Amino acid sequence: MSETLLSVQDFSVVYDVDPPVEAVKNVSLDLHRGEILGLAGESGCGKTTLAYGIQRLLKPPAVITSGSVLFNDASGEAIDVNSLDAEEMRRFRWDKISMVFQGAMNALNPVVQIGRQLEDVFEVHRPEMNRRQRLAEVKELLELVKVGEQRIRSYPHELSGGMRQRVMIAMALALRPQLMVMDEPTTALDVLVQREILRQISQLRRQFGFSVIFITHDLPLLLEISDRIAIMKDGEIVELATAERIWNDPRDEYTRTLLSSFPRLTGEKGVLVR
Ligand SMILES: Nc1ncnc2c1ncn2[C@@H]1O[C@H](COP(=O)(O)OP(=O)(O)OP(=O)(O)O)[C@@H](O)[C@H]1O
Repeated sequence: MSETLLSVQDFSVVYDVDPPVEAVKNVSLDLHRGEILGLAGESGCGKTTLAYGIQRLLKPPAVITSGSVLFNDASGEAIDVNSLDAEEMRRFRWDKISMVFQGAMNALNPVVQIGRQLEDVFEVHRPEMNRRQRLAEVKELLELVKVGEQRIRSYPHELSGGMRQRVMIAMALALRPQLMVMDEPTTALDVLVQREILRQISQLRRQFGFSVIFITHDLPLLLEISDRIAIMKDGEIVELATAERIWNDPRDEYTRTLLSSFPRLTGEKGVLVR
């Protein structure tokens, strides 16, 4: 099995507005199987556009102007993401890649029990499963993300923000994807809850072997959770290295500027959750 899960080559995205915005410029990167890759950079540098673009989730006026995305499936098949038709792409997105959006916890349906919402994922994407199998999976998922199966009949408003975000992570985990893309998944939560959830994500990816692309402008947080970090500036990746290297020996001028803009990095480094 290839050690590279996802290979992005020369990827560019332009927002076709007046004047056009070159949001992502000739980005190339390899994502290793099982790694957490942090994508850092200040607001507007193109993180979200890149992450959405490689899953072809962008809508007009966004135009992908160059690049290829190759997904080395666990089955051994190499999937050229650009060649998938709409239906294949829909399936690919659920089966191989899942996404946790910023503020996703507010995307839960307020009038449907969380267990039911998780069950729906299996009903739609695993129609061969019967009710008993679905319920067993849902309970296991709720245990895995430490919500607890006893909450299966809870409504979203009965849970804290952190718990709701864990439910969203359970949903993203449901079909056992090989890649999870997380866009500021914990930004709205308080620091302790955030840390607990990060610890959990790190542990789950060890258990299941999926890779994570973790997007945030919070570089200190990325230093704690990521194996490698890509620093983006104005649509380009200016530096990509292990978290240790970025922290101890940043080579790019902009990386140094970014590091120095976080006062909490100038003191003691937090406990690594990896
Ligand atoms: N629909 C759009 N139309 C025009 N320009 C856009 C559109 N969406 C994003 N952009 C521009 O593309 C650039 C990259 O935006 P993007 O949202 O990818 O950055 P980001 O790093 O994810 O920022 P943030 O951390 O604030 O989410 C920015 O200059 C932004 O203004």
